Amino acid sequence: MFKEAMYINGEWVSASEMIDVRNPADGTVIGQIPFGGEKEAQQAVDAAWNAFPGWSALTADERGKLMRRWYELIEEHTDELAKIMTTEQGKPLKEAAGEIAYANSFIGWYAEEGKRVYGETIPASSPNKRILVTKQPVGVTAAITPWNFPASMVTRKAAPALAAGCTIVIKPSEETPYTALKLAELAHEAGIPAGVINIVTGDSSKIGAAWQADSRVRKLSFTGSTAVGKKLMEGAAQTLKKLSLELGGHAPLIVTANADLDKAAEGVILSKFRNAGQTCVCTNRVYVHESVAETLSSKVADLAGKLKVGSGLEQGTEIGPLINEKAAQKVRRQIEDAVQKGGIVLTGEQPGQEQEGPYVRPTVITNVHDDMLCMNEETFGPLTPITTFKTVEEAVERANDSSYGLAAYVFTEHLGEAVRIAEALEYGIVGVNDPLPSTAQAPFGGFKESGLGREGGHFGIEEFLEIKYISLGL
Ligand SMILES: NC(=O)c1ccc[n+]([C@@H]2O[C@H](COP(=O)([O-])OP(=O)(O)OC[C@H]3O[C@@H](n4cnc5c(N)ncnc54)[C@H](O)[C@@H]3O)[C@@H](O)[C@H]2O)c1
Ligand SMILES: O=C[C@H](O)CS(=O)(=O)O
Repeated sequence: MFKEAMYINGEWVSASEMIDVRNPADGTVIGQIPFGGEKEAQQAVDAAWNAFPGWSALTADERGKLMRRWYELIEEHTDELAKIMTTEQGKPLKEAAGEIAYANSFIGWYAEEGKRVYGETIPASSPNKRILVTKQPVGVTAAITPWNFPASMVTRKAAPALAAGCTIVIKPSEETPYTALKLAELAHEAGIPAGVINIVTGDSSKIGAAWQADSRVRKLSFTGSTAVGKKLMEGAAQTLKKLSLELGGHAPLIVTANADLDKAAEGVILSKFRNAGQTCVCTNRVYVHESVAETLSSKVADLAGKLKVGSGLEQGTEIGPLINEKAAQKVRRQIEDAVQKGGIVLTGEQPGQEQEGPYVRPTVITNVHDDMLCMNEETFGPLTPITTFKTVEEAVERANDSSYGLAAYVFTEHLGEAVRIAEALEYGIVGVNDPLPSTAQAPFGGFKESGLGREGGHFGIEEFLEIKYISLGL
């Protein structure tokens, strides 16, 4: 089931050292991957460099056809890909299959979008000149991706890159390499030429450093924590690479007095507990108007308490294990801190109670205050802190008081209030009565320290293009 090799220049390559990959559900070793480093990183760039002229010389239509075939093979192998993902990442099988479809939607979207990379002509100020503006692929690109979405974080970069005519070297997370390797296997089967896509596994620092220093790599696209993103931004400056950074989040969710409370409670559950709370756009903080706080909180606690916790491979599981014990302990530390500061646990884990390793029960805490860890630090787990507000202005001010600016949510049935709040929130993505805004045709990305650039939609392909203007002297 697991490809235990790197994919470089159309070949499956090993390394002298191998490292274990574990199943988060029980900590067992499910396989190994090569512990590649600088040499393999270099070989991958060599392959991408040599493949670039041929790939970029194809028409967008020819590239689109190969991408379409890749899309069809991924669709045919959804069950196998989902099983691989759940085994290495832990999310419930149903969610894994959903992610495969989401990941594939980027390939489907960009297989077509590549044909719409339009230029323009500009009226020249001189009668003897003509100005043509064209766009061309940046060249060899590098992508470094996280463990929480092992498929979609890869295709959200590879799809626009390939459609634009770029080639790509990818380093998936060492926690979840097998999904990316399977995607590469299917790309190979689809006929995408050797060197166009390359997957290197292993020493993230050495591989990252090699790609940052290599002037042939013209673009670095990273998804992961803000801390690592800042390091990579520094490194990319060595050769002034184009940069896309999709980083951490700390999403506020505002429920006004005009909200439909059933819709809002359902929205909290969907936005908070997807992937056991391990998404960059998960609700991290709930702000509810004081007049409806008690009703909203009990609805959320009631729904959260019914969520089934277990192994992602078990039928009916809704909340899988967190990626590892360390991640679970971080969530438990936030729960403990909140309770010590007066928080009230309505459902879920009480400090001091029996803990179940990486399985954290969906937890809802009220009587929350802004000085608690969970209101300031990305949780990345199934914890919902609920705090109250008196005025919408206060809620927006507190929601914006963060170094993050990725996603935010507002629930209200009052249109004017919805528009005013959405416009005032300093976030790149705002869900108005919509807890699941992410989609291939829209620009995904954040303000402030949540990142640079956008992925998805026509914005996403621009990140892999250079603009050239040709001045014709007549
Ligand atoms: N904005 C988004 O779209 C988005 C999506 C998913 C996850 N995230 C963020 O990612 C974080 C969780 O994912 P994670 O734990 O994998 O993040 P991480 O930053 O620890 O790791 C992300 C990737 O970077 C690699 N990496 C780590 N240190 C590196 C270095 N020095 N040089 C090169 N590569 C290095 C890792 O091996 C992994 O492949 C959270 O903060 C989450 O918010 C953001
Ligand atoms: O964790 C980050 C992902 O980008 C979340 S989503 O699946 O794109 O919403």
